[in-house]
Amino acid sequence: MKLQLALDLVDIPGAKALVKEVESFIDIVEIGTPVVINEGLRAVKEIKEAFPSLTVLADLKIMDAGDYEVMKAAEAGADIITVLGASNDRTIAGAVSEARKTNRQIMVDMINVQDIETRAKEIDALGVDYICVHTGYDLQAVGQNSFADLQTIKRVVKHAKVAIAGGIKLNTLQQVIDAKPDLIIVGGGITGQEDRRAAASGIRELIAQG
Ligand SMILES: O=C([C@H](O)CO)[C@H](O)[C@H](O)COP(=O)(O)O
Repeated sequence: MKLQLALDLVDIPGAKALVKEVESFIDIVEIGTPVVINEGLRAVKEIKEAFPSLTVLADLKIMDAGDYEVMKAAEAGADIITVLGASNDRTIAGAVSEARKTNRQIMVDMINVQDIETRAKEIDALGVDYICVHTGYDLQAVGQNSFADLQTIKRVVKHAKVAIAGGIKLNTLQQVIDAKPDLIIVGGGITGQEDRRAAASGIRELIAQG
């Protein structure tokens, strides 16, 4: 089980400082959608250059032009790029095919997909690397989470790795771990804590205990 740190509400210097603090506890660093909106793919490039041994995920949430946008993210140094599950199969297939050219990986974000079971089966057949259930900020704000959706994709996804994101904190982590995803994505559960190193270390320890 791997741990991905999501960086959403920082600029490039802030991202570098944060990664430096928790680097030893994480496997993947995510350059979040708000960071890409504010800073562009330069944020991906600078983090990859500063932390070459970390896997860098560009959370582009691609909805169209999958091949072109994956190509640009790969040029910036992204190892994994996100595409939306709500996008057309052609977009996802184009993203996968482009990623294969440069040995990159595609994560499909199932945010706001209504029929998770049907769509996850379709997407799994397209050869993506990860399928991620995700409750975004707007639905976290009204108390939703993706714990039940994680059980669903664990049951139906046969090829891709499965991941979960959205509001995961130390006190809700155990029920996520119990479902045995391949990857757990944590943003505010680390970045929003007073002692970020302690939060990352605690999360890593719990994951290691399984
Ligand atoms: O993808 C995300 C969100 O849509 C904002 O871009 C976050 O990275 C993801 O939700 C993880 O962050 P937390 O919910 O703060 O754990």
